[in-house]
Amino acid sequence: MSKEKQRREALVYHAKPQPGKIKIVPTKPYSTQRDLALAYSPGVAEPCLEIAKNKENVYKYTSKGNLVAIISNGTAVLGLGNIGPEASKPVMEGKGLLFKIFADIDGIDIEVDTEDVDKFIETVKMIAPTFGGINLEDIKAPEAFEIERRLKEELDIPVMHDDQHGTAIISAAAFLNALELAKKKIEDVTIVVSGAGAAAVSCTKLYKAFGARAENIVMLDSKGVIRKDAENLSEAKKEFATDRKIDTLEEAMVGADVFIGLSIADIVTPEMLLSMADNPIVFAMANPNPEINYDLAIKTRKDIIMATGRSDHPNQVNNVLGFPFIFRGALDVRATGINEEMKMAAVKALARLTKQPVPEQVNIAYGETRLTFGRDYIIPKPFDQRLIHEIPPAVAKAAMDSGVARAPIEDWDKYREELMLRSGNDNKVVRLLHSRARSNPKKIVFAEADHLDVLKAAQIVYEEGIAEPILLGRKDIILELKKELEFDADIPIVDPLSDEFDERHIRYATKYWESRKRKGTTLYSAKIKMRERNYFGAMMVLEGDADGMISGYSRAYPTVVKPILEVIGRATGVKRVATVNIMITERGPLFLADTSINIDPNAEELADITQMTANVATTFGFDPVIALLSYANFGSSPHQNAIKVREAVRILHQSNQDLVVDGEIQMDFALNKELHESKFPFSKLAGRKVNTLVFPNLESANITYKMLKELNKADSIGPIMVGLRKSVHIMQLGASVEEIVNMTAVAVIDAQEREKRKQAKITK
Ligand SMILES: NC(=O)C1=CN([C@@H]2O[C@H](COP(=O)(O)OP(=O)(O)OC[C@H]3O[C@@H](n4cnc5c(N)ncnc54)[C@H](OP(=O)(O)O)[C@@H]3O)[C@@H](O)[C@H]2O)C=CC1
Ligand SMILES: CC(=O)C(=O)O
Ligand SMILES: [Mg+2]
Repeated sequence: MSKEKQRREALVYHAKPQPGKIKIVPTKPYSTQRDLALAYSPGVAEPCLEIAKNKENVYKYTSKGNLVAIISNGTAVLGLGNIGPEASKPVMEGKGLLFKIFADIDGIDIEVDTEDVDKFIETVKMIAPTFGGINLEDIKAPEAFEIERRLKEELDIPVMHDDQHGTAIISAAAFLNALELAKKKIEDVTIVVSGAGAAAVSCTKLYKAFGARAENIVMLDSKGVIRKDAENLSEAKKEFATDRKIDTLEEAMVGADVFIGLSIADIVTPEMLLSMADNPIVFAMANPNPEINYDLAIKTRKDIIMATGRSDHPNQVNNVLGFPFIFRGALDVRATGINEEMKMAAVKALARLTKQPVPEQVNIAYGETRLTFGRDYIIPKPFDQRLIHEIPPAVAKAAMDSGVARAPIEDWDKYREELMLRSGNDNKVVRLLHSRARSNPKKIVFAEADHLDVLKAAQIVYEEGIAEPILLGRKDIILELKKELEFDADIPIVDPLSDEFDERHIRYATKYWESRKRKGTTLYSAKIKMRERNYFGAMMVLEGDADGMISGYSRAYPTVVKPILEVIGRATGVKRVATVNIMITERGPLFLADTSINIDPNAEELADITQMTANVATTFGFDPVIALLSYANFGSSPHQNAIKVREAVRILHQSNQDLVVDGEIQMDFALNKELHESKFPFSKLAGRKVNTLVFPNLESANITYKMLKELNKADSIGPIMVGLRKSVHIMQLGASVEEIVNMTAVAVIDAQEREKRKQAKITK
């Protein structure tokens, strides 16, 4: 994507549909007069009085314990410099978003309009009673050092300047791992640090704590190498001033083992890299642009171990890996501060985690086949679910061991389980879906490309590398809409009504007629049919001119299903097709079936649908835990509808003993783990979190998914068609651009899976 396009996209992202990235949502009921009397006057007086009696009760009755202030004065915003408090707000809101999605912490951004250290400290102290923790952000050095030191001394809640310690923790973990790969010892390596600000000083101090030697370090600020013979050095810079009689970065880099960049973009040249020692470790962490471009660095030195602060390259060394999890651990034991022991514990936990086998979901999320500890993987990825499981407990334990925890954890298993639940509601399925599609994009026909939303979706998938679209529809309209969308990429356009495609028309019509000539189709009617987009598009897929197709945006579902079934038909050995919807809910993703095709399946059909749904869940990286739903529980009703579901479960238990499936079961027992376990301890689902729901008939499935979608505002992916001979998927009438994009990713993944199976057969 061009820089200009990226700029525009970033601005639209922040402006629409409502300005900003954060909003506040109530956590208590508020619909009745009774609710309001509790939420506000008179009921609210009771917790006020309890807190007045004992301040600690504020943690019991308010959101303080999970609320972190992200405070900046805008004096060192990323590597953009002193751009002021208002201009820092998008970054602070961004940190709030990351606190929420990674660690379920409510982060509120506060921008303070002062560069005066005393006034800043006073302001933070005065608002501190509101918060469980204070994350100081993007405040320039040397003021940042004094601000943090004094606030830590004067407040009894965790205070951390993230640019100092978050960065130090993450980079130290990556550094220790990189040294291991380079087979070098921290005591021996020579280190060049570009930058002498908040981040650089704190990182270098931590490396010293891990054994780096002062005489091996050269630090530079905006004026060049910081030398002992310089005048007016700040205390922080004095600690790292060198005896060496050198002045420039170029001189410092000769023979160096390590470069740490926490300064500004593009100050390191390929020549400087070439002058470094063997297996150089280069962490160019300035944001948004590193001290040297990643690709240039990799091209320059094959033996480099390279990291940046950016998410678009391997080895993202960015404090996003730290602050959500460090604060989570500190808040959960109500620590009075974040001390050295807690930081060290976080470093070790991060370094250790990198060397553990990487879960498949992380590979899928990043479009990798097999991430393993090595030059391109020296630090975990931010979307690694294990971070929330591993880092906060390590931090919490260190807080307890070092005596700063006011609410020690007693049951670690329960704590870990709570941590897992905290990460359940983000939209990782969508992420998985897109990354997986991007790993091997396929040619997808957009059968209704002459509709603005469909074309917009095609543009997004093209630009994001999710698919190679083929635009099917009226050519003149598509060209006009493309202009409107500034979609100038050269993409194939196929107009079934145009003469250009006569050869294909005849070929497709003949093929279609051959397969249906004994079912009343004439060659003439076949030719007429090929002028219809769904017949033509489906034939493109059948004939291998495309890998998949999506349609259904502008017509009712049954009208689109008919041609698809006629042309594509069922896969070999499959008795019926069905559809699955993935609902992104607060409790995590739920796979629902059959939402669109089989009106009243019998027991055997229900068993088939269940098995196909389980396969879909597995494809997306989830272990299916399946409830077969009914209005009754395990034999409680003699009615044939309940018996049908019971029989389907029996068939499944017999045919696939590894499948985690049970029923018949009511919805509340299926979704409520505790309820389920207490009443039906014998069930295969007892003690497990159900993620797949198979309904007894189409009505119940379809009504449920639409209700979830509308009332809960749950995002839905699907309906995903299963059982067809090719990757063809039909959206619901009027699907949104986002839904079309997701469906395209589904079609791509489906095509990838088919290709894999085909190749596996050939190699057999
Ligand atoms: N990847 C990550 O997780 C993180 C990255 N960072 C990045 O680190 C950088 C610094 O942030 P922070 O420490 O908070 O900011 P500060 O303002 O505290 O420090 C900036 C430092 O960079 C120095 N500097 C400026 N120009 C040059 C130059 N040409 N050569 C060498 N040093 C130079 C300044 O020198 P002087 O002292 O003379 O003014 C100062 O010491 C930013 O780019 C930021 O995005 C920060 C935190 C986390
Ligand atoms: C990542 C970060 O905090 C910074 O660049 O300032
Ligand atoms: Mg920062």
